[in-house]
Amino acid sequence: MSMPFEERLRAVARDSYHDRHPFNIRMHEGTLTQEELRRWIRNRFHYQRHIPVKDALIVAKLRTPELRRMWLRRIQDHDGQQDGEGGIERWLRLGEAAGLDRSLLMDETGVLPGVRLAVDGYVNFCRLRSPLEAVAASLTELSAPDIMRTRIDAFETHYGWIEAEGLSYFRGRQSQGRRDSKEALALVLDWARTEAEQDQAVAALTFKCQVLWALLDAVERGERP
Ligand SMILES: O=C(O)c1cc(C(=O)O)c2c(n1)C(=O)C(=O)c1cc(C(=O)O)[nH]c1-2
Repeated sequence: MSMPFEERLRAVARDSYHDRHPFNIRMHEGTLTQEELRRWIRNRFHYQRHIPVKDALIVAKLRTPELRRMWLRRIQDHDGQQDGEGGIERWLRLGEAAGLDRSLLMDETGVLPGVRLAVDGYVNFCRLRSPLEAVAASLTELSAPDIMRTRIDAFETHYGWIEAEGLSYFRGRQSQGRRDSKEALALVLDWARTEAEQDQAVAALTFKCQVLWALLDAVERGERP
């Protein structure tokens, strides 16, 4: 008998997640150089700043006030309600805690080519595909709270040169990621009724895992023209 739909989604989010990428394995075991960790923080900022952009594209596809209200909260989590708040601001502070000026992170010209393509790929996927596929792609967040915990431990243990308050983004994402993935999973289970729809949702989540993987491939190589 084939695996039930929810288990298929959970298996992809577990087995294809970027916690298994060699760069993350090295991050977690504490062997990244300062230059490598700074390269990751700087390039991952490009992903972070596009999360609310792709979420706005998803909001535009939702047909009821309840659904839009639910999804709008994600944009607020990242952008804050005012200056000085929100996930993007916290990531800028992570950069500062690691010795990177925020103007360096804000400057998109420094982004590695493969990182730019991976992030564009994700934003365009959410722009072009069905609401089911766009929401299913967010289900990598089923695994995100675990990687946040691992990362906080690794930073505290191995990368003491990064000031502790810089980790507040990761701390906040643990509960946000749990809530977001629970909400998104309920929508996907409700919307994907036919076998074809379920296959589309699994393929969307697989694609998203590949986005995160490709982003780290580019950061690991670190080469640019
Ligand atoms: O640092 C990470 O490993 C990681 C992974 C993911 C993810 O699994 O997609 C997200 C985040 N962080 C994150 O911070 C975040 O806000 C986020 C939003 C989404 C999404 O697809 O909607 N994924 C993630």
